[in-house]
Amino acid sequence: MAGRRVVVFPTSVELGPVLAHLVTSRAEQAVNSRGRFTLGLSGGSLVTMLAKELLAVPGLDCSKWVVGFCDERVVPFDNPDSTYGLYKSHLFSKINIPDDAILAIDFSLGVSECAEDYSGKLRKAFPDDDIPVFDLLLLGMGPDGHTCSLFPEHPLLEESQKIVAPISDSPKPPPERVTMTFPVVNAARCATFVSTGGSKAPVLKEVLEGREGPPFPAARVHPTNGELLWLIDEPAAAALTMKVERLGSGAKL
Ligand SMILES: O=C1O[C@H](COP(=O)(O)O)[C@@H](O)[C@H](O)[C@H]1O
Repeated sequence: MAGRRVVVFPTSVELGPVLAHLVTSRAEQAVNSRGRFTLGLSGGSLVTMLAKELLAVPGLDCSKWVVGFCDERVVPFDNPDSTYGLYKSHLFSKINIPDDAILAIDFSLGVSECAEDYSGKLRKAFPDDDIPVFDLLLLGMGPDGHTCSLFPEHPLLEESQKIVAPISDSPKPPPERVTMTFPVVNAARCATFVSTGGSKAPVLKEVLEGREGPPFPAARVHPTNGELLWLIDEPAAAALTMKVERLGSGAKL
């Protein structure tokens, strides 16, 4: 594990451009060393922030990107809950990423088959890896401490064989989802959480500073050979007593 950085920005306004710079600089490094950039996206509040910030990057070139989803809701792409659907309208339709470089689920399948099918797509995209190694995973965390669709006290937290798992009892709607499992999350070269807003403050304290009892799912993200970054704003950081880095919009990570 290369260590954890917890970086606090005054608001999401300062955080946004730093996130965009992180993505584009990691993309450039990855393309220069391996010929492509593999990015895993989460849904929720990340979608609109990321889309807005990336679209503001002059000359953004996504022609060598391969994009997967850290988790996805098993609903049609035109359903407002579809993470792919949101990224398609806010981002993919506006950048030069080839359609076949977006590893989307097949929502027409049942949830178990959908997870197997998506797992197959990841394996095909990462033929040289026993466990797919993404250059960058962008993760969110819910106020209950979940990340991807890995929820507190759910048996999927212990999944060690599958790289993608189905879940049909998600406590957060919609109930049917597919999710990367911890083996994939913790194989990434860099896992970056983006967490903003005061609703995240109580759980963020327990995730970053520890708690009695089992760790929250978000606290179980520790890439084995990669970096772990937490990009948060002051409202989310309000309860922290640990030492953090405080940076502004011009920072480069
Ligand atoms: O349901 C989900 O929630 C998490 C957290 O979302 P947020 O809106 O609280 O930031 C998200 O990371 C995940 O991809 C999504 O499916």
